[in-house]
Amino acid sequence: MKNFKQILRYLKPYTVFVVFSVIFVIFEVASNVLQPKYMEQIVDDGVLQMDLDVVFKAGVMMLLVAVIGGVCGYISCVLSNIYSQRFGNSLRKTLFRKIMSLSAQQDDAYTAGSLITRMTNDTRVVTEFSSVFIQMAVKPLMLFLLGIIMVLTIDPIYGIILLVSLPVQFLIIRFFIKRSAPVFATIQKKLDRLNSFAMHIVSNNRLIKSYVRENYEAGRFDNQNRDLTSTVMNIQVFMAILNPLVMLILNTVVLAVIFIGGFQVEARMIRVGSVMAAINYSQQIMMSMMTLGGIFQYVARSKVSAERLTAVLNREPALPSGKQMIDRIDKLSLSHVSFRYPQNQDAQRNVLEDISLEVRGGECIGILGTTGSGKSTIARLLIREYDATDGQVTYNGVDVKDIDTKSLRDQVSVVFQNSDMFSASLRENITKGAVFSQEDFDTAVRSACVDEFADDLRGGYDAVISERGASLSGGQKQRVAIARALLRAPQVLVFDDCTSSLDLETEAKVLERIQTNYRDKTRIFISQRISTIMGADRIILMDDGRVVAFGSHRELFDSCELYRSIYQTQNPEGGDELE
Ligand SMILES: Nc1ncnc2c1ncn2[C@@H]1O[C@H](COP(=O)(O)OP(=O)(O)OP(=O)(O)O)[C@@H](O)[C@H]1O
Repeated sequence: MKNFKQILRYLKPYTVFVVFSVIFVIFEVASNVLQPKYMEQIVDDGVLQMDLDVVFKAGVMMLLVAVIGGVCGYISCVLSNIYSQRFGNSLRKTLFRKIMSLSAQQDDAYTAGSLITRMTNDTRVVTEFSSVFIQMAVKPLMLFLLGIIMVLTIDPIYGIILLVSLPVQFLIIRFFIKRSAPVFATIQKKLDRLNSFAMHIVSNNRLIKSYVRENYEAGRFDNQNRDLTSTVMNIQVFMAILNPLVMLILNTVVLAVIFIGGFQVEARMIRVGSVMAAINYSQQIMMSMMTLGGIFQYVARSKVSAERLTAVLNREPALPSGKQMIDRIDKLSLSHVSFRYPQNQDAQRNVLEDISLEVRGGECIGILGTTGSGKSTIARLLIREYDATDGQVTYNGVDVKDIDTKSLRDQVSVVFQNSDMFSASLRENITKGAVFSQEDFDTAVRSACVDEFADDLRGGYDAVISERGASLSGGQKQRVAIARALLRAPQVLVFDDCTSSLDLETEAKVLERIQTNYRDKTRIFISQRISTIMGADRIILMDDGRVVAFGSHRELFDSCELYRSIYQTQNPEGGDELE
């Protein structure tokens, strides 16, 4: 219930709409309750007394009240739709911002499919609940209570019939709700799983096709889809029994009222119109109870959704941003940094072990190491995607945890090996978020050699890049990502294996241009290829999460056996000598 209350707080700004929606529904209920009374009058004082004047006047009044009730019902519905849509809008917006604010570490805890299901399906469920609440809870509750009062005013004997039938109806509805509530939670989970799976398949469509796994994946999808469908169907089949059961009780009640009413009419204890009114009110009462039962289904479903929404909304940022702003970086350092990924806390070894490193502003550093040695992890710690498990990452001597995250990422850019593209034009893909002049733009695209292929695209820089950069080659995507980072002109540029898909000639050109055009920036090149990093002022050689050696290309070649052997492997011709 706590989760429910928290979600309903987003409804607060629309209280006026809620209040007016309730007021109009009160008028609608009043109209519904008055109508059997007019009917009673028409039958008893009009038809039975052969007084057409009464029939006409009461008929007109009945019609008028029905029209007013209908209009009020309509306005109430419109108002509840307005507030529920606005409520849904604000909930989705807040959730989206929250998801955006989660760190990489927290992202790992939820699949993309699960987050999307929460943002779409779960918000829809609670939004719908807020909209139907008045129609399915407030209105039937009032009809129920007023109906009972009206029946009792006609003749308390009918109260006895309700006294027997209502608890039976209540117990049946409760039984159905109790059985169905856990199934709704299961359905939500299965939907989550199916969404995640579908997203995974759609985004890896090419890979699946290239390995001719379409049928296999379609089979897996079918299994999950069938599982979801059968769960939904089973519960619907089960719930379908509820309606006829309630109708059975309802008709029994009507029969009982007719039966007792018949005797009373014969004994001249009551008039026919009153019996008809009692039948009407009994139907109203029973139907209201049924509708109230329906709202409990909504409550059960919304409770599950509210829990799933608050689970994300209440996630405090695992890495709360610091406050200190930075606009210059004169020194960055890692001091005795060890790290293991949060989801691998029980792993035997750290991914990084006791790394210490100091880089001055404007320096060029190369990080060389075998695959899985922890090079990219260093890059991730530099932009604070994760916090070091032990030790400290500092900029200008300030702990990265104390620095404003946005300001940090404005000053430190990492280009990863597989950079994602936006579904936008080539120009937008490069300029995203940057403040730049035409000269900056030209320098960035020339340095990254984007200009070499941009003109060949249909539309040039205005050519639209398809989703995830599917219309570009791997090397082209890497060049766009490099240009994007260069244009933002941060103080520290980290190139994490992002020239791996370029041919050697283009790579050499890109490296040389970056070294020339961005020499005032701190540059960190990460690679497994010596050719990429050997122009750096200093090179760190990593193996198995540790720094094995540190020095210039010349120093490492002369003093480090491992470095020399990597060099010789990558330069089989003339590898014994340093070029
Ligand atoms: N998000 C993650 N969660 C858990 N473990 C991870 C994660 N990312 C990387 N690892 C593990 O951390 C270790 C170091 O990975 P990292 O990507 O830093 O290596 P790398 O030196 O950059 O490798 P490569 O040159 O192949 O890119 C690897 O054993 C990898 O399996």
